[in-house]
Amino acid sequence: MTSEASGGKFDLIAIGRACIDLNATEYNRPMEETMTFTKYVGGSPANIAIGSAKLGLRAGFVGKIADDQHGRFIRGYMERAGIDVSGLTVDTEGHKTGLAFTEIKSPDECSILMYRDDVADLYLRPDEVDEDYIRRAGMLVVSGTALAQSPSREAVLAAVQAAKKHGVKIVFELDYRPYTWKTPEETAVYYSLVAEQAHIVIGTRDEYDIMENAVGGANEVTTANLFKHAPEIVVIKHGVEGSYAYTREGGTFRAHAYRTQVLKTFGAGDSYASAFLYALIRGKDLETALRYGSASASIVVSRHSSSDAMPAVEEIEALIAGQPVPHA
Ligand SMILES: Nc1ncnc2c1ncn2[C@@H]1O[C@H](COP(=O)(O)OP(=O)(O)O)[C@@H](O)[C@H]1O
Ligand SMILES: O=C(O)C[C@@H](O)[C@H](O)C(=O)COP(=O)(O)O
Repeated sequence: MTSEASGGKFDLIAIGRACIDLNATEYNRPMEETMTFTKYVGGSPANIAIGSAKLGLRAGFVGKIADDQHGRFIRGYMERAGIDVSGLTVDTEGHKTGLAFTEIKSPDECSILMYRDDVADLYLRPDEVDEDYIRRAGMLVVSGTALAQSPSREAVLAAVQAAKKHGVKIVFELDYRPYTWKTPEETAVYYSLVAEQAHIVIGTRDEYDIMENAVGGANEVTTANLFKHAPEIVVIKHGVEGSYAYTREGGTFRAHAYRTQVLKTFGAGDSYASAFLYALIRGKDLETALRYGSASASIVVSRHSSSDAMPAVEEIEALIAGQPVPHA
């Protein structure tokens, strides 16, 4: 029985897009010459929900999918992954599923070609977010991209309000994608608005620069500003250089990246978030949680997808045990 059917609680509920990734099956080749792709469920918050469910968390999802074959594929995959999909709404206005074609030019030269015009996920409305559903979560994981357009923007803000009302911890994954946003100023306004209400904020250094509408920002300045508001933990990722977690009490923790055979660069952020949150939910300390995130990311960058590739707990723990001195 799902948590929904039993009326149970969720460890986390993610809100935002559930889409399709089409990952090049020909490696080290430019998109112009790539002829074959493999289909996976994609979209940062969907990937985080999938990664969390694979680690054994009780995960739910709130979003809108297209009323077509892709939408049904997404629902079926998420159900089989053990995610409660009762918060998924089906679009009735002919909007399409977002597509992401990925190019794997070399292990460190990857790009994503997005098809996101009029996508169903950005049409999620506030009245389609059920306060009673959100209140059953320990954490609400918000994707920044879902703030890019109305009515999805208002739907997310409604979910944030519901979470605050019921004492649900808000996790804000900045998940910045340049398309869909109109201006840097608008992005900065909405990113700051939600970051200031969140308990945990996770992003790359570049994404915090977007939030601040600045270039070359410093972690100390970012955290000092955020800690004037609701955040208790701020995670700032620096790619292969590793990542930092800062606490409101003044703690600073660092994790290095784990050595791996990199196949592609994307998928790191979503696997990092799911394993980091898993560790926190299981009561591990912040330093350990950073290691779980980093280990999970290093596993996913060595594999083909961002969703199906999410590791099991045993794989993460084996990597941490096997590489006590990570690189960088
Ligand atoms: N090439 C790599 N090898 C091993 N781990 C990596 C690599 N790139 C990123 N990671 C891990 O994934 C984490 C998130 O990566 P990052 O690139 O900062 O995020 P995003 O995918 O959101 O842009 C890093 O902190 C690091 O632990
Ligand atoms: O988020 C998307 O819409 C695309 C993802 O599914 C894709 O796999 C990806 O870009 C993951 O990126 P990450 O931020 O490096 O985890």
